[in-house]
Amino acid sequence: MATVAAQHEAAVYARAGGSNADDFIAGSWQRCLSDYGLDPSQIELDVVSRSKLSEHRDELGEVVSIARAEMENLAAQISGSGYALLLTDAHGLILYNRVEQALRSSFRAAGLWDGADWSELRQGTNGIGTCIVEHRPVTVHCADHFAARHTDLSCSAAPIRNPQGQLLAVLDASSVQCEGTRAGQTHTMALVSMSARLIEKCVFLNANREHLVLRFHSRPEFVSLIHDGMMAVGADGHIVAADDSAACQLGLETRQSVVGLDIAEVFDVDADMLHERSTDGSHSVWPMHEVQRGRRYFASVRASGEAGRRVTVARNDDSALRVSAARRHQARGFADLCGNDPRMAYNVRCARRVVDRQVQIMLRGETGTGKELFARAIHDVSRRAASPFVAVNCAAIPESLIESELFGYKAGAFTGARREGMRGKILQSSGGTLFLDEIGDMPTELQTRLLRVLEEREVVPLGSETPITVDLNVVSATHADLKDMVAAGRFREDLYYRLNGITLTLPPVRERVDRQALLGSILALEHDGDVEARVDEEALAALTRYSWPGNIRQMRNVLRTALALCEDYIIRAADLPPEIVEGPMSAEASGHGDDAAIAGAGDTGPGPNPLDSAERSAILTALDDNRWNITNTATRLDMSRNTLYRKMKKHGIPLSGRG
Ligand SMILES: Nc1ncnc2c1ncn2[C@@H]1O[C@H](COP(=O)(O)OP(=O)(O)OP(=O)(O)O)[C@@H](O)[C@H]1O
Repeated sequence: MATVAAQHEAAVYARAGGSNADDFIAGSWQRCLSDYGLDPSQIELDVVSRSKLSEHRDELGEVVSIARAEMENLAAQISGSGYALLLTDAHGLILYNRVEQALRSSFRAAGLWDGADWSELRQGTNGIGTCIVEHRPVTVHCADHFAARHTDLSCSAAPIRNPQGQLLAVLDASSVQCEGTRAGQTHTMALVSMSARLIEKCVFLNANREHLVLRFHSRPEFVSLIHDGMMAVGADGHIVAADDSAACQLGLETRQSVVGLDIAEVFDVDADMLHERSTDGSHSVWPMHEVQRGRRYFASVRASGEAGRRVTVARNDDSALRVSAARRHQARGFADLCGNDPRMAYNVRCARRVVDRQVQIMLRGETGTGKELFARAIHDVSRRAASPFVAVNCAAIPESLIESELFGYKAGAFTGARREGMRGKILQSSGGTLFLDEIGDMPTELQTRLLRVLEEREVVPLGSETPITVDLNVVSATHADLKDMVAAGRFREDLYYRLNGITLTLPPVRERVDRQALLGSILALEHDGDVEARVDEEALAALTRYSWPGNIRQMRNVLRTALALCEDYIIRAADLPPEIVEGPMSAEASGHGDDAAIAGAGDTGPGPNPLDSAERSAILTALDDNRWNITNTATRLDMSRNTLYRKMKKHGIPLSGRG
């Protein structure tokens, strides 16, 4: 064994010395020797703790669940071949393995196991680590490995990239028995690369669920398959992201070269046409032409907000609400936020229309109605999505610190200041979105400074005299009536109008008609198990009729506790606090409209009066369609204004949905 290791070592030194650009293995050995100072006979395994491992998994979020699903498919194709499938993060840390039961101990002994660090820096030349450095699919076969201890392995790895082309993760197929030649691994490499591309496609679609996604290919039968080009297009027609296949189809060097262009500059289509196609329900493929050279392509378009929602909420015989396994994901984007509540749908529509048009959005709503999440969704659909979203809660920071938090300070600006100074939140958000929560709590003198920054687009950190240019976009939020505060002289009128291009009012949960969808969305956020989670009929009835004074935040806390308490991931009434099971019904749920009406005709049994529910829904939809104009809504519903007012009162609908 010692001789084999010594021979390997000698081979490493010889080949590394003569490395040329075509020999990526020699190039990697050279790095191992000169850059990382590694010794081929002294490589140790490096494994992180379980808690660190779960932090790394959390960082990749839904990419892990998408990849796991695809790894199951791939495992079925290569079963019995002796290969393990591994998913690592962008640094080479193994997050998840898919190994046949009988082979588990040999893979574990080889270090191909969850938590092990396979970066080139730690393990020398290897499939995973070298794929990360090369940023392309590679096979590292047997004696290609730098470390003598790894020369029994054969690894084929391919990168998984995000919609901007940056490395997110690596998919690898490894064997612990060295057989055949590197060329013999071509088949494995092809399968791994194909799976990595499929995962990238899903990641792209999910990351762009708020945008239209145009898929195209020069052959109609290839549209919506693995080799088609994908472009995400914002509501205003600008290209937000493109994948490598799109660049390749168009003969471009990089995918980034089309990002930011209007889709009409690339193809003979425009945003309106795409919207129309995306909603005509036919999902058809149609011809279009590239503008510059007139080349013909075939395309289809996916509507924004469609697909990508992997959480399924469904009624069935034995359970009222179910959330499929291992689908925890952060609620992001409008599709996750609004269910089918007409006032939320109105808010989403308005936000989509004004985003990127320099209209400042002010969100109103009781505490816990989801204002921050809504602000984040606005950011995520905007052209600023790739830049930071920075949230500042003016009520949570002591008054004396708001100024330095927001505007930053120069080194040594005041006693206790950090030596290196601090970039304030305004500068941190430059190019992205600054979310000012509880703006009503901002001290008056800072209101004046903020107004100046908004007007002049420059910020002067504390202790400095040099203004710094900022690209500022503010979304603000308040639970207070700022108009009253303006009238009382506690909020500057000019700042109020500067921030309030449009006010969107988020309804409290007790007035929302999509409570069941909301419960499903929260459950999906909170549930992290490998099995399906369910809420039974009785618990669901209690959860939907409760008046939720603490809104979504309270709902989330109750479900989190219930999930921890319940048996077999089934939430029953006994898992809920008594005030929810026995508590007073909300006005809506006590017979004036509720999700049950939306849940479908199959929904029988005790519950709200379906006629009342239908009437309330019809009124809300008509109000929404008529922008809450009472005269037009009454005309549309063929009733007098007085009758409409009376019915709105009866159903607990406020006079203005817009605040
Ligand atoms: N549609 C949703 N689905 C799941 N969870 C949600 C949804 N909307 C909000 N939440 C959750 O509810 C909680 C409260 O939301 P958020 O902080 O956005 O509310 P807020 O109105 O900004 O509250 P506050 O006024 O107290 O700052 C958060 O934990 C958030 O993740």
